Amino acid sequence: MLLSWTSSQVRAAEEPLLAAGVPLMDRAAFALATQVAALLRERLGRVGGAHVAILVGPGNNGGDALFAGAHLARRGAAVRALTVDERVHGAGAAALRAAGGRLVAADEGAAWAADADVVLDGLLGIGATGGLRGVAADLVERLSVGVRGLVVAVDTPSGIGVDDGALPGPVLAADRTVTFGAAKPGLLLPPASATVGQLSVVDLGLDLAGAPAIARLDDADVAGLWPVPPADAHKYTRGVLGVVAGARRYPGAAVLSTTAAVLAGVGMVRYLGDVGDLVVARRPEVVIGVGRVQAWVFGPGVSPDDASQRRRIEHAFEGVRERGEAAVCDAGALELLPAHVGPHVVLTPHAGELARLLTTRGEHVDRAGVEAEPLRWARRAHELTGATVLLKGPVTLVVGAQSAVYSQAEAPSWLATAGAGDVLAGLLGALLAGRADDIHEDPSLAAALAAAAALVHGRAAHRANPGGPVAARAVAVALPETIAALLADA
Ligand SMILES: NC(=O)C1=CN([C@@H]2O[C@H](COP(=O)(O)OP(=O)(O)OC[C@H]3O[C@@H](n4cnc5c(N)ncnc54)[C@H](O)[C@@H]3O)[C@@H](O)[C@H]2O)[C@@H](O)CC1
Ligand SMILES: [K+]
Repeated sequence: MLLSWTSSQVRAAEEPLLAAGVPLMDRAAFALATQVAALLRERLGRVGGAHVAILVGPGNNGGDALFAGAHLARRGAAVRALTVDERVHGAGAAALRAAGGRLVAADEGAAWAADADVVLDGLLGIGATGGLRGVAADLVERLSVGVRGLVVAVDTPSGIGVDDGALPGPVLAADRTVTFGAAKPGLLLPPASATVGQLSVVDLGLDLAGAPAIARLDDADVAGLWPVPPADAHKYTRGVLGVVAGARRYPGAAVLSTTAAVLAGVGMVRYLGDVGDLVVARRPEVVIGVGRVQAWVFGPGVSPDDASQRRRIEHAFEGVRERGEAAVCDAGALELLPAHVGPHVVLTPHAGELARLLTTRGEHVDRAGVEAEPLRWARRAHELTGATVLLKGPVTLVVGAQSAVYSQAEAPSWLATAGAGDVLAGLLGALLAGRADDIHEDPSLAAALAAAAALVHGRAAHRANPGGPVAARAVAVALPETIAALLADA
């Protein structure tokens, strides 16, 4: 699991080490230079003679970049540091000069930087307040038009909202971000996370206190969350999932959500709706009609003005309230959500649906507003409804009980396709049904399960057709092998 910590948590953890004279900047700069040298060797076959441009801001972030530049210059790279402020880290600048590097003004070095093999972005790190301004902003805007080489961000892409993932000004999108001590929330949160590239965390030996801000599950975490059946399992102990989905107009959603649930390994699926014949024709494992369930999926392909599906969902919500059955509330069912539920109910809106849900509860926000501040609005929806909220997007955010926040970024962009959400709903429903007893004891578990479902969904899309288009049905079909591979690797 990748954990992230806010800039003040990181600073607090650095303090005692700095007071004890631990050379944190040396460690950070050395690790950064080592990674950049490896990238250069990969791309050019050598470090000597490579052109390295360093964008240097006024603080310690610039200091890290300058010391790293000095290491690279000593290995024979041609290093130029572009300064944007009269304040420059003094010892870092002296080290770079002593190693044969040059400091130049930003406008003088910009063309050289655009053509360099690597650009190190050391304008701002965790000391950033607001977006880049002045000369630094002009330089980044100029380079954002296109640089020939790789961009490596030092600690963070400069000018992102380090703690909230905002993009308050121009940011040079990185191919790689080398972050120090711990990941920061803004590196995992949209929209800033789109500027991070590949993330690597340099261990500085910090003793981080307090709860981490945001987590990202790794493949290895899935096995600990997945309801792997014990030897004496039978279909009822493995969990029964009720699915209220689809309509004559949208029959595919019922097929996709039930298919995903069956293939994710639930004990049994009961389907409630008007297209049972089609569902059984496509998935003969599915049982039609009411009966005892441990968890529900409501909403794929359901329009709230469909009176019979509406009645079924409202009735099923009684079981959710009275017996504590877990539930996935998706698409059309979001409009039927009772005023307040618990975290054992997982909402799965995309940004537009979340904006609608919030608007009906008195918040004035539209789709673009949610996309600009997804964590803020997912949190607000959790506060207002009591539900666990899984907000779909290029990066999926989950906000649950006990301040749990997960950010999952496995989904290839090809997964943005009709029906993919129905598959996610069925897959997550299977997980909730399989771990219903545990959710009953600890409803905060629903957030980790929702994050695991997002991870598996993304991995299944990749497995269905690496690097190319995927149909939602193919994602569902890839689930058994995807899950087996994740369980085997753990
Ligand atoms: N504290 C430490 O011990 C360590 C710090 N490290 C590095 O130090 C960085 C933090 O250094 P600082 O605290 O000096 O902060 P930064 O280097 O991130 O920048 C702060 C400076 O930038 C200016 N500034 C802030 N917002 C601006 C904006 N929007 N536009 C233009 N200028 C702006 C401020 O006047 C301030 O002087 C970390 O990100 C990391 O790279 C690492 O060396 C590891 C150890
Ligand atoms: K930076």
